Amino acid sequence: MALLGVKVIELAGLAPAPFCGMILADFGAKVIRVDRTKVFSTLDTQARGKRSVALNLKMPEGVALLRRLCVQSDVVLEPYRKGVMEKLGLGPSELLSENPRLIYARLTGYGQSGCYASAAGHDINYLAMSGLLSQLGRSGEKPYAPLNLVADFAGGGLTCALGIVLALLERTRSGKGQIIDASMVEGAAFTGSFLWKSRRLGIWSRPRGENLLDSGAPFYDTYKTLDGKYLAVGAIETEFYDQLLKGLELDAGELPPQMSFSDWPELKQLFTERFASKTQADWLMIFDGTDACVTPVLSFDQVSSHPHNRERGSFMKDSSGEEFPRPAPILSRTPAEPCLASGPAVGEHTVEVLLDYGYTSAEIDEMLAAGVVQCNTGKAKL
Ligand SMILES: CCCCCCCCCCCC[C@H](C)C(=O)SCCNC(=O)CCNC(=O)[C@H](O)C(C)(C)COP(=O)(O)OP(=O)(O)OC[C@H]1O[C@@H](n2cnc3c(N)ncnc32)[C@H](O)[C@@H]1OP(=O)(O)O
Repeated sequence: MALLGVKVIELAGLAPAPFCGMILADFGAKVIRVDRTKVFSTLDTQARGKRSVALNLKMPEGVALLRRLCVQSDVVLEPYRKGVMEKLGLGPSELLSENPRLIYARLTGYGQSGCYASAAGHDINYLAMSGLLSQLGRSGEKPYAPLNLVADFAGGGLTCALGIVLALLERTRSGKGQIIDASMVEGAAFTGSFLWKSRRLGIWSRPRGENLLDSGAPFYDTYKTLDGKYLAVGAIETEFYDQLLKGLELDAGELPPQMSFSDWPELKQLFTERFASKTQADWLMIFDGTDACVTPVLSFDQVSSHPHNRERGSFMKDSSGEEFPRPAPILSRTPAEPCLASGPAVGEHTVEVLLDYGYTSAEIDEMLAAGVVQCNTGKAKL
């Protein structure tokens, strides 16, 4: 796997940092999640392939232990509010002076500077601050956040993983680590570069929900079918739009031009009525093999059995039979190999990891007794 041999320390966080760690683990990195002690369950659902160490960072011995783990690692990933790591004596100046090759990734909402840097927030706040949220939503309705996909995951976890991989690549030349300041506001805005750069094309100049790709255009929206299911339509280019009209049995000559904004509401009404006249399966038969850009809106239960996804193996099953998306993209020689076992319990691997990092059994027993670390499986106890 591409990241084989890379050692990552991930301090336990909410959604974005665990996703970042999961990407690295899927592609071969050895990821250790550092959990708190006295916590017996975790909400982390993105922990496959990781090991967990439970460690009390409020004790000086816990801080010293984390420093020692970082000396022997390639990456530390921290998801706390600005200043938390410095307060613990675990800031970049300390850790990089002990390990100049360390990549110190800081994944926050607002970044390490600016007047919001210390403020609490979540995806919706970061998305709002990126400018993107103002563009999302249907006509006449308030802005709408598409789950927490854009800031937490695309702009946050994924962008941070890119930063880590870039820093690892650069380190092969310089031999040096560096600090990554991953702000979800900036990551989300960067993900939305197309919107920024295409504003001058005039495709975003109308109010929210009345533009080309924001559900304004009749040829770029979802439609309900006779059986209460949905279809997604994305027929932008003229030649594809023509095929859409053909499938809908509409005569282009009798309709307003495709790009006549003022006629879009009327056209949309017409498309809505047409799509409502047949079942989803009927429409899929009609559009099958064409370039009309019509696809079913699949539920989570349906995705893996759709012939296209099934042929590519786009979804996998873990050892408990639960489906999940295969890591993307596919590398031809060194593809990801996601772990199929469930994620670790808090502190499940404390002893195992500390032994790996050179602690003796006696030292580990001492730290367990003092509450510096905690081990939560009988079998992993010394
Ligand atoms: C009713 C509840 C239902 C819960 C259901 C939950 C379902 C999950 C759904 C996921 C939702 C995801 C949502 C939508 C998101 O957007 S997640 C993204 C959130 N934002 C970020 O991650 C940005 C960066 N992080 C932050 O801004 C902040 O961490 C935060 C998220 C606002 C949380 O703030 P807060 O809880 O005050 O924590 P922080 O200031 O970061 O400080 C952390 C404190 O914990 C301590 N700590 C850490 N590790 C250890 C350890 N191992 N041992 C002992 N202590 C530890 C740190 O030292 C720090 O302590 P202190 O400095 O406060 O004293």
